[in-house]
Amino acid sequence: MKPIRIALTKGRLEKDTVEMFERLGYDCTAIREKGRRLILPVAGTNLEIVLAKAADVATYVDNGVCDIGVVGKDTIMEMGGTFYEVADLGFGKCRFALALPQGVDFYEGYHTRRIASKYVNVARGFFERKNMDVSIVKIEGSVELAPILGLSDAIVDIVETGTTLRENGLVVAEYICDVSARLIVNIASLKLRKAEIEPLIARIEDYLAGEETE
Ligand SMILES: Nc1ncnc2c1ncn2[C@@H]1O[C@H](COP(=O)(O)OP(=O)(O)OP(=O)(O)O)[C@@H](O)[C@H]1O
Ligand SMILES: O=P(O)(O)OC[C@H]1O[C@H](OP(=O)(O)OP(=O)(O)O)[C@H](O)[C@@H]1O
Repeated sequence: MKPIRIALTKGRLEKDTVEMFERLGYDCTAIREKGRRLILPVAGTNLEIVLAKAADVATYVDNGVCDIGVVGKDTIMEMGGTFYEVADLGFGKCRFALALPQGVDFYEGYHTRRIASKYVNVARGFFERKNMDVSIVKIEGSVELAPILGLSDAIVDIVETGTTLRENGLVVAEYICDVSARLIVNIASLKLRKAEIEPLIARIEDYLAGEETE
């Protein structure tokens, strides 16, 4: 029988995701000792872990080459995609915010604001809801640089501790929404492999409910 493929986001979410699967009772030795391997078995199960970048996790689950994924709500909001979002996993917590140099009033004056972001769709949606015409410029990382260097008036980015903003002279003008890791499931997989996937989701939900009452 074809394994159930679970795509995990490499990087910041990886440690918490592996810890969650270990607490669920899965043997994650292969993932912990992965070296440069990107597809790892979970011993004693029919599960296979795929390690991918956030946006690719969403793409693989959307296309059905992975059945399940763990990915940030930020990526889901930015990329869209057609899959079920079945659980908030409670880790990878941060927020989307509009931020700008300290002492600047974002709303003063009438010029079209320039916004830098890695999340151009999230930024566009935020300003559309405000009926504000802005110009958005895509930046790939260290977005905080853009207003400092004079490329933009403000940024839309993830804020967790606020350290990156603070150490670069920026402040939050407005929080946009909360972000955390989500469990996503391919629509066809949930239908076709219901007997295998539903118990796994139930196990994760029980674990999350237990965590809440701890
Ligand atoms: N500061 C943060 N605090 C908490 N969660 C974060 C933070 N930054 C990112 N995340 C979450 O972790 C996910 C993965 O982020 P990570 O920085 O590892 O990869 P990335 O955003 O693809 O960037 P990179 O190009 O550096 O790999 C993000 O999509 C988001 O959900
Ligand atoms: O509020 P903080 O705790 O400081 O975290 C926020 C920072 O974390 C993320 O960056 P990341 O480290 O992923 O690097 P990037 O800017 O290259 O995406 C985000 O883009 C912020 O820069």
